[in-house]
Amino acid sequence: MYNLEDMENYYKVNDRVNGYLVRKIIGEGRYGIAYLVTNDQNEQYVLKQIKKESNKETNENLFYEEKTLRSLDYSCFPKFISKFEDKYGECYVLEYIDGTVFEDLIVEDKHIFSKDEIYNVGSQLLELVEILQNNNIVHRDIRLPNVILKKNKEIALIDFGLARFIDNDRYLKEIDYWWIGDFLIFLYYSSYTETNSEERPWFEELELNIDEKIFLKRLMGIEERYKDIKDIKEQLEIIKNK
Ligand SMILES: Nc1ncnc2c1ncn2[C@@H]1O[C@H](COP(=O)(O)OP(=O)(O)OP(=O)(O)O)[C@@H](O)[C@H]1O
Repeated sequence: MYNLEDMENYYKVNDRVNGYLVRKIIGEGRYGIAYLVTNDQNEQYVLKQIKKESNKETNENLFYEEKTLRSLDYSCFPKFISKFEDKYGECYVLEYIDGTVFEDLIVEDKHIFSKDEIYNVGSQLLELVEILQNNNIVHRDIRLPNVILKKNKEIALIDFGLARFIDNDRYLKEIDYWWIGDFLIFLYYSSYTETNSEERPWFEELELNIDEKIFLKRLMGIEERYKDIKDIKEQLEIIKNK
């Protein structure tokens, strides 16, 4: 949290910042604050106001968020629009992606994902990760608050703070397969009701057919890991068509 001195550096609704009009605060991260803003054409953007005293790790994350997003030009990732200095520090402007994050779909809307919906989300996540891999990027944070369901039902991935360029020593592409598995398990849990107080692992609690169980276990690295994304996509197609 911020102390009172920092509070004075917040923007307020209706403030003008570098030609943008502040509409609302949409989040607070380690780096600072995110606002929804509009330009003169009433187009929406996300403005990230970076705390002055951010630490080394945060600075590294911001550096890679800018570098990776600037190298991508797809509707499923926010575009990095610009960066400027204001009187308090640095600000980043990103394309705003209109929709609902999966965390809100589950926690607020209490949406129960059907198997077909889960397969569809899985396919789309694989497509996004494939695009990232083709651009030599691993996201490393594919979680419910970082994936947006747009109105047209397409999904988009945000928050590239932990994204890095793939490097076989440190930043392996395979970690995103684990994240996809973890993400899908959360979607399966949306229809789960606890029947017994004894704790069991997800592969026993969830109603999964044998193919789904092996698929998720392989994504999670509990059984032999997939070699590449093509294998994963093929396996998901088999599950879908059964
Ligand atoms: N491009 C975007 N389009 C729409 N909403 C976004 C976009 N980027 C971020 N948001 C929303 O803004 C809020 C802040 O997001 P952001 O990723 O900047 O920080 P965070 O994830 O809360 O922080 P941290 O990265 O430190 O964990 C979140 O609610 C997120 O859903």
